[in-house]
Amino acid sequence: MSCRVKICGITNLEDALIACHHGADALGFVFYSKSPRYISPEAANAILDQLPPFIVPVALFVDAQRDFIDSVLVGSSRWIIQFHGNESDAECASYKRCFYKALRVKAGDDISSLVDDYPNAAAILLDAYKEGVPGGTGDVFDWSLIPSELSKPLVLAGGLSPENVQAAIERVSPYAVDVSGGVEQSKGIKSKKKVQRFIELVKTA
Ligand SMILES: O=C(O)c1ccccc1N[C@@H]1O[C@H](COP(=O)(O)O)[C@@H](O)[C@H]1O
Repeated sequence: MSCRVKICGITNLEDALIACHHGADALGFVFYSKSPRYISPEAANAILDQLPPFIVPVALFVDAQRDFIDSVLVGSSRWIIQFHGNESDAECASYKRCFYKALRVKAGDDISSLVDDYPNAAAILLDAYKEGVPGGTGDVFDWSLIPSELSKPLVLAGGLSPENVQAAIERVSPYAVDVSGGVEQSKGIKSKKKVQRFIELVKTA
């Protein structure tokens, strides 16, 4: 089965529709105010209303307040959630939406046991650990730390780009890949060519 692809850090309708046109399976919207890719709940829900069917919109939060998360989710039943902070499994599950949990990998981590802390997650996303930055760093982590068998579908993230995504898929065989900075022309704005190339490479890997 071919690997799915999520294009994350969507900040405008044009980028969203280009990613869909080229075959993205999911689009990520960053509701973390310190990110250069932050988008307001109102703007994101307005984009979501114009997305074609069969595209999954993903709301990304980093240790956000419940009221804020609710203010996003109320906009559409289509949202699924990527928790990218220190949220517990119980907290993630309490929204009663499909969710997956991002884990930031560093040397020495026992990834299988970290995954076991999230029994309610539909999948696990693995990203690079960088002190003081919760994500979107553009850093690649050591893929050899990923166990060959995981109890959840794996979303691979962290510094992916058209240059390395096929090698990543060959090495890790993830359920899906997730890219943000690697397909940008500037912070928060996607490069049409890189988005198209990235998705082509994923779908032909
Ligand atoms: O994209 C962001 O700005 C961001 C901010 C805070 C948490 C996560 C964020 N993005 C996610 O980070 C990974 C890796 O991104 P990159 O491809 O290395 O730029 C990915 O899951 C994004 O969804």
